[in-house]
Amino acid sequence: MWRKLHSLPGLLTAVFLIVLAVTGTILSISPALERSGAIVPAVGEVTVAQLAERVTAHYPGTEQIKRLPSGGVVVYYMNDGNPGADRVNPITGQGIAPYQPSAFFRWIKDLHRAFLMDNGGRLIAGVSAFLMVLMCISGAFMLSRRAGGWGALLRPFKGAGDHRIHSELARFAVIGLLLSALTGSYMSAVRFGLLPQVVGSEPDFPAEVSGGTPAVIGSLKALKNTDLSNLHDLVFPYPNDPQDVFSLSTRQGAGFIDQSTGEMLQYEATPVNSQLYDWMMRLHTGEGLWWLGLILGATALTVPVLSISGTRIWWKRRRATGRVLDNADIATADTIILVGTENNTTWGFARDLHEQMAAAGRRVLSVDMNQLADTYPQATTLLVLTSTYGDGGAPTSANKFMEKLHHFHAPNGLQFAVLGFGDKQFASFCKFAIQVDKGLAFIGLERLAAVGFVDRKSTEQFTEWGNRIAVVTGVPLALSHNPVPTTRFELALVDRADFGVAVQAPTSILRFGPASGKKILWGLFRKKANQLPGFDAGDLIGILPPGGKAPRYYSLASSNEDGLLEICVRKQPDGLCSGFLHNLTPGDRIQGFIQHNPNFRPAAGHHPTILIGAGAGIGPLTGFIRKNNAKHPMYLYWGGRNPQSDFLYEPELSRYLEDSRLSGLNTAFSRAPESAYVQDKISEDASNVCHMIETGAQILVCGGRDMASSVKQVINEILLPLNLDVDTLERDGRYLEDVY
Ligand SMILES: Cc1cc2nc3c(=O)[nH]c(=O)nc-3n(C[C@H](O)[C@H](O)[C@H](O)COP(=O)(O)O)c2cc1C
Repeated sequence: MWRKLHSLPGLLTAVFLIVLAVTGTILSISPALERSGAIVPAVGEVTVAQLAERVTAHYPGTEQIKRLPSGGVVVYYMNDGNPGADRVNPITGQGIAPYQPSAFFRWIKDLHRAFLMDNGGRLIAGVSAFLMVLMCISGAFMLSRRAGGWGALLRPFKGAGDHRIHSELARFAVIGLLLSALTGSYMSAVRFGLLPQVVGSEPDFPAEVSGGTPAVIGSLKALKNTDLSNLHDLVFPYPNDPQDVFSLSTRQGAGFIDQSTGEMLQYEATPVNSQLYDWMMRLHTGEGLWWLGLILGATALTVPVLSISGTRIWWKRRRATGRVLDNADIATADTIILVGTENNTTWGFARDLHEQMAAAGRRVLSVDMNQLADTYPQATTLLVLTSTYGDGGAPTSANKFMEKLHHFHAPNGLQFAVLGFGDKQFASFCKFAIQVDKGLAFIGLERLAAVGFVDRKSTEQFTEWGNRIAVVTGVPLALSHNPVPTTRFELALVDRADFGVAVQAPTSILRFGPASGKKILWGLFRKKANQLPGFDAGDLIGILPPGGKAPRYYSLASSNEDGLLEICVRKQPDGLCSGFLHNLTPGDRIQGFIQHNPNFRPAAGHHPTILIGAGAGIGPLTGFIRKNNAKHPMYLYWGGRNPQSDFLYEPELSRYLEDSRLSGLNTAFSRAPESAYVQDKISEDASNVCHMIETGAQILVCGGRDMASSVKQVINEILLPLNLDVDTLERDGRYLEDVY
């Protein structure tokens, strides 16, 4: 529901909102500009009587004195029959400069209020503001869901690309946007009569005036009792007309003043709804609250980016949904595929499964998990494919599933298998899939296979799970869904450095440059072949080996700014892709695509960074050190086999130690006389590691799964005296893993 309430208004009003936001930002500068040029006495420093006396001394033909919302004072006067308006110094009454409201800001204001139209434009602006209120509220609920609860809203967000940009900006801007949208909606509602109209507080002209000789203006009692900070304006009586009066308007009300006695003759207090309107106006425009205006202006600047990233997210979701067209109906289906998804990518995998099951003669019904029926009378197989979202929670299309399961009547003999889609960087990896697996077993269904897991949409793991299901169901499955982008770029090997052959761990550092000559990136914008796409150390390159169906991912050790794409690859026994890469010679070409991995990066700031890795895992860690031009404290713990054979990046690391990009290097070699693993070195250095963590260090681990789990164990032991653990660091974004 929140998503619909968010995306529909967003799509409908995107263009209008962008215009409102950009013009709003420009207008927000005006109060601050006005304020910067204004002389504003402190509250209680100058009365209106003093001001009027000083101003009339310099402007004998004064007709009106006005206090602007910025606090500046303007006098309107006649001089030799010519009207004029000047800004004045309220302390001396002297003129500062002629007053000329900006035509540019007036035009922008018209664009902001009514898109340069009349009532029709005002209506569009009002409706857009109201829809913005809905989007802010629904967006806040979605943000809390994404973070894993309201309490976690300030924690670092995971995820990448448009999602990340949209969430981070929204978190920063939501309160400001809500305030602007609410106040804007209120003013529109008043204008169109949906809320009580603001009635003017003009009192009636006094029936009786003393008509005596005008007193000195500075002695008039009612003016002496009014502080300048409350003044709106003071209109002077016609010269030489003793029956005329001063007309005074202040924040609190309006009245007429006898020019002879100085008495307030008629007074009308400002009605409450007018005061409310005044406040709403100030909150919306920042007039009189210039600092608020600037904050609101800055938050409004996020709207164009939010609109564009939001539209892209919506478009990607739509494209990813796809439709399974040949669904069997509930009454006859023998195979049910239930899909739990937040961003629809799991549907791509489900479609592959559906099509192969159907091709094998099964009557397949695939639906979202929330559409679980009360029963499926003919069903024998139930396959659940679900992602996990938030902090181990259910994705949107499955958030009612557990409740629905209570009312589910399973037909006799129904067997099930669950496949979880998740990301190992989250502490609760595939937690929801595990809950679903337990829930289905709890209501008495028989497990076809143990719950399976797919990390970061790995085609390989999907294929493996399919093979297991094929064995137990007897349906020939060759699942190969590959959510790989169709746009790839071509690279040519520039040079390579080979290590580790003598210790049975052949590992190569491969450096690629753009393959020159032809256009190779057929994206939204075509790029020339001699450009590398944008990437950073820690991102991944997906490479499709010849004859392979699924891409293999390698962590990048360089950024495009280095002019080369560098990876560190260990040759796996029978590894299709690693074998292919190890056989490359300079000039050979490969095709790849970048998968950004912005969660695996050293945090900005001065806290120490502890880099831990083994074998080829050193690649992205070296990339981080190479980029540490600010020379923040960075420590590397790394394990290899033998210093003579596979000490990867040795000369580079020595250089980084010398120029302080690297603060400390601790190596362990398992096939050397003093055999040790990286976790042993961390253990030996426990007091340093402990101290660094105490002072806010962040830990990044890259390498094989076994190494990562041993490292985790050791760090947990080190953390015991601090009453901390790796899970807590992980939640705070201070323990990151890139493991394979
Ligand atoms: C904001 C966010 C939160 C996530 N939370 C988890 C999580 O707690 N556990 C997990 O294993 N994966 C988590 N993931 C990873 C997704 O489950 C994974 O990318 C999955 O393939 C997405 O599938 P979908 O597009 O069908 O929803 C999260 C992803 C995002 C963007």
